[in-house]
Amino acid sequence: MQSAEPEAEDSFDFLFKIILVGDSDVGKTCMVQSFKSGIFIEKQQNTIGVDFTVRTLDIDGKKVKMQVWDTAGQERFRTITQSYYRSAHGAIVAYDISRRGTFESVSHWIREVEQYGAANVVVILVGNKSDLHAQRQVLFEDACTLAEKNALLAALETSAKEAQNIDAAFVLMARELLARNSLTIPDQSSHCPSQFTLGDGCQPIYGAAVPSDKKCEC
Ligand SMILES: Nc1nc2c(ncn2[C@@H]2O[C@H](COP(=O)(O)OP(=O)(O)OP(=O)(O)O)[C@@H](O)[C@H]2O)c(=O)[nH]1
Repeated sequence: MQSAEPEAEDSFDFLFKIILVGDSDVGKTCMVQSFKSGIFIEKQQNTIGVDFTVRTLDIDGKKVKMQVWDTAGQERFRTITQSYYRSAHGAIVAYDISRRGTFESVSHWIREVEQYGAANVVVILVGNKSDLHAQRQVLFEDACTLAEKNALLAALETSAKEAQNIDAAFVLMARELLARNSLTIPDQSSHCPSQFTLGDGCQPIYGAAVPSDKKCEC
């Protein structure tokens, strides 16, 4: 479990904190590993508390540092993980397309984000393990409906195993946060402060460019 803030690294224009939540074993840690290194590592242990990973993306010439907080899905860590919601600019709510129960938990996770997170946190719904075609228990259409009902930014399906759509999810999040941030901080050339705050009154921007046929433009 990581208790301290990650150390600053290199220069960047924007820093966004993203929290990854969802039931245990939906593949959150594998998604983060895939985002960080592009490889799939069969994980043996469940996450204890919270771990973080950092990767800097180049978005339209801007260095956007994504600080990703991977939370434990197990109930017994709930109190610890709740304390990490507040500072997150974005949240990825993940479920496993091959386990219906994990999708039924999504409403719970959205409520957690609403209750413990910042007012304007950007939320994306991600159905992981899209490679498990034969075991599918959740239709993508159902995920889109749920995302729309809850005014989420988007719904996507990913496979950490096949590195499918993982980067797309984070790039979509980065673009949205960048767009909102651009509305509130005119001078983007400055070093981004870690206390960046989302502007009030910004509307979700749907339909940002994502190289995938598995994105729902709600
Ligand atoms: N087929 C397939 N298996 C995956 C995928 N992503 C993760 N897994 C497997 O799912 C299991 C759980 O993955 P984790 O990343 O540990 O899940 P988690 O959500 O971080 O679990 P907690 O730490 O308990 O919250 C592991 O056996 C992974 O190998 C995927 O995209 N496809």
